[in-house]
Amino acid sequence: MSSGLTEEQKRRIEENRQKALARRAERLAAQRGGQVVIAGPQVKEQSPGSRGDLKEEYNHVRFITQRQQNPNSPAEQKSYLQKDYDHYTANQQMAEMLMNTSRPTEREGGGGASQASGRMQKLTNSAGAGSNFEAASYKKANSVTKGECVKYGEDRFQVKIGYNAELIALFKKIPSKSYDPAMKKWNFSLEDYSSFMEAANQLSSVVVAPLEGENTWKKPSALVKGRCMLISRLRFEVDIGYSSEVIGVFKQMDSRNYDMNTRKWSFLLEDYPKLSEYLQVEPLPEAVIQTFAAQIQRSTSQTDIPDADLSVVDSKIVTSLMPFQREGVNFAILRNGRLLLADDMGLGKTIQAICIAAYYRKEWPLLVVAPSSVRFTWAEAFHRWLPSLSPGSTNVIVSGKDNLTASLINIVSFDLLSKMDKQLKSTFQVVIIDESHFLKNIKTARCQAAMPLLKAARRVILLSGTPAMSRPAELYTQIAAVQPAFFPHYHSFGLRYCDAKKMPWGWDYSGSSNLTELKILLEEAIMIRRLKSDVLSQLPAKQRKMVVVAPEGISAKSKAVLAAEAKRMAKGYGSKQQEKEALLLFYNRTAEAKIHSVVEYILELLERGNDKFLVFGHHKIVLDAIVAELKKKHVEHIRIDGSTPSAERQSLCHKFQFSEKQVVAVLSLTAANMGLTLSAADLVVFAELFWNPGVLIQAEDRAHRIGQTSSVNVHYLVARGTADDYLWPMIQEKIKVLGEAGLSETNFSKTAESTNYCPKPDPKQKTIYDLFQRTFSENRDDADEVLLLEAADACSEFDSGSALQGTEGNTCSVSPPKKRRIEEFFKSSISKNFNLYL
Ligand SMILES: Nc1ncnc2c1ncn2[C@@H]1O[C@H](COP(=O)(O)OP(=O)(O)OP(=O)(O)O)[C@@H](O)[C@H]1O
Repeated sequence: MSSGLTEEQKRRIEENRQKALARRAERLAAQRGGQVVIAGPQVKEQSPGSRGDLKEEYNHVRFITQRQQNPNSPAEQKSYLQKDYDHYTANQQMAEMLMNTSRPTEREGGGGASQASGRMQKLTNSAGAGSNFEAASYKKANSVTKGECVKYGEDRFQVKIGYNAELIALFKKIPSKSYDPAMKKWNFSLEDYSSFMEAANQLSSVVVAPLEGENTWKKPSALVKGRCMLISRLRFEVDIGYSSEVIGVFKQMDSRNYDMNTRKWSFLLEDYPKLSEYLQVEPLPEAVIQTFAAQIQRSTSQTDIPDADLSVVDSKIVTSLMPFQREGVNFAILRNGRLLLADDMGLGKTIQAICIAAYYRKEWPLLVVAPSSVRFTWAEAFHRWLPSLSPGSTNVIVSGKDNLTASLINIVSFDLLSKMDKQLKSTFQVVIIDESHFLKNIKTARCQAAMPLLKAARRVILLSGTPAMSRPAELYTQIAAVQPAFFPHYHSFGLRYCDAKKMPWGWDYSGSSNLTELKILLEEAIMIRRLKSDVLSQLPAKQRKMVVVAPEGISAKSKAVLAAEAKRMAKGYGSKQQEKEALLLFYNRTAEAKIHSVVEYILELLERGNDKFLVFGHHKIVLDAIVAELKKKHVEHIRIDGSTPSAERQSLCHKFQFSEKQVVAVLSLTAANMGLTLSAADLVVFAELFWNPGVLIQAEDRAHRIGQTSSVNVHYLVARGTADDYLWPMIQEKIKVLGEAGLSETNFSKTAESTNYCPKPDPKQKTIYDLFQRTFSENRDDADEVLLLEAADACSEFDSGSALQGTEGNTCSVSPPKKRRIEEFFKSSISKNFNLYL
């Protein structure tokens, strides 16, 4: 019966019907996208009817897109392909969820059908697009049938495979098909081999290995852009535009894996040579290929780090290493002494570096480059951990005129290094760079001075808890120092990992890209990094460190004043009151002398990215100087001292605890050492010492208290030639006594690098030490202690140390009652018989 419609009308109606169906399929897919989740059980929850509808609708979509293409026009074919893909994008998530989790069937099927040539297209249109889509849509993950092509006679081939409906449908479309009833197998002419393989590659539920000796891989007909990236120690990923030919090849790789979330294919590294030859994509960088050569060549790669034989190193340091520190040393030795040791702050990078360097002792002299504030701490640490060193074996460079190779161990600051260009011609085989991120800017003088040294050295031990603070570009120099051959040119590193962009003014390397690969590369070949949380069980609750600040930080005038005070004290005083006054004055002068070094150290801590820390000081001038510097640098801070009203303290603590920004808490040792919770910090810095260790420990406990989840690092800043020379050993002695009596778990002697700090037993110093002992350590009761603290407070309120000599001429004044109390204290304390108080 005729419908009475013209052919053109029928065609339009059919076209509109198909379009409507396609839209409906899209709508449905979008609606159901939220309901259906990857594997079988959820799919089963749908009614059979709804499944059928969906299948049908998908088929219609595919059918339309296939019919619309004009195979004679390559341009149109391309735009059609794109349309086809775009059209599917809305449904993609849904479709992929419905399909085998590791196969991008929809993209393969749709695109493949439109890209294939004549004979091939016929096959995919019928088998690849229609029936396979239905079947695959409801397959469970892993239900892939595997088989292989084998020769059948001279000019035919056969497919050895189990039953698979999709494949049978495909077989039936092959023009040269023939069924061998004896073998119960289909066979085909070799003429149909490539079109069969191409069609079979598009089936989601089938993997067919090619004929032996037949290379079915041809380079993709069009250039497909993409790049290879490392995604683990064993696998790489190919990020590539869609191409059915490429996908066909991917599916032949045994190690293939398709990630449904990222929609990317990945393979074992051993497949890299084969795939990289075939694909015209950005390859893995040479550094990655070198580093993972074992995995690429399928030879076994080392996963466990072997225990190094440390019998050549002083047993003291070897036996002191914590297990994770020993691992760090092993890592370094496995990498021939070239590494970036990037452990979190306070995990003992110094002890590890010394042990690694000592392993290569035959290659010394050793050069240590460190921030100026910690040069002397390094010298102390060497003598502490390597008792076999003779006393003169460390040479701390203090001026550009010093000899850089004068001793076995030479320690220089970054800035002095850059001023010693003439001497830099002599090379060192073993170099330690402390805080190696100081070299992050290739243009700086310090970096330009250090890099040639590092490239020439056999062993390079870089130490930094924060190797890069904001972008991968900051890592370049450190990587180049450890492995100069990895990225000989900054630009190639920038392109790969810094998302380098060409700008009108030049290249911008401030971005980041391929960070997973960078991380794996660093961990495999360059860096070892442990966070405190990783090794917390091995750490003590508190890690104390004595930092010997640089003497240049103390002006010549201050040194002279301190020396004069020390001389006066050594001569002895007439009365006990005069002795005490002299000591408090000495203590006061020490504060003045240290200010510069203290501020420098705090700025270095900030530069290293320490977000929150506490700084304790006693004297007002010290606290003022720190706060002034923080203000200048626009660093958020709180200050709690004796003048802070009680009502305000809580809100200041709250600000410190909960602010997300970098905040420094500047605290008075005597006015803020109790009752405050500042556990958001895990670093406590003592700008000044105090004779009463109880005060120090209470101050430490502002951070080390309930709420603290980390090990607390404590840095005591001490300066030679000052009251610290006497206070430090005195504090240790007191703590030792308490520890022996079971009254304190704290043992400063064991936890801080102090062995060489104690003043030499010369008679003059002995007298002063005794004086300190008598004044600050002798028996006294609580009330006396409070008065002594008040006296010290009073001293701190003056810009010069004459608090007890009257207020005239001083900018700050002590209230008359307080002054009276202090004076009374000095008079009365002489005759008292003190009790032990700590
Ligand atoms: N195995 C150990 N035995 C005893 N003390 C140790 C050990 N490891 C580290 N320490 C002590 O812990 C403190 C912190 O160590 P160190 O200064 O080396 O840490 P770091 O990682 O270099 O920290 P930063 O990044 O702040 O420089 C030091 O006082 C050090 O002596």
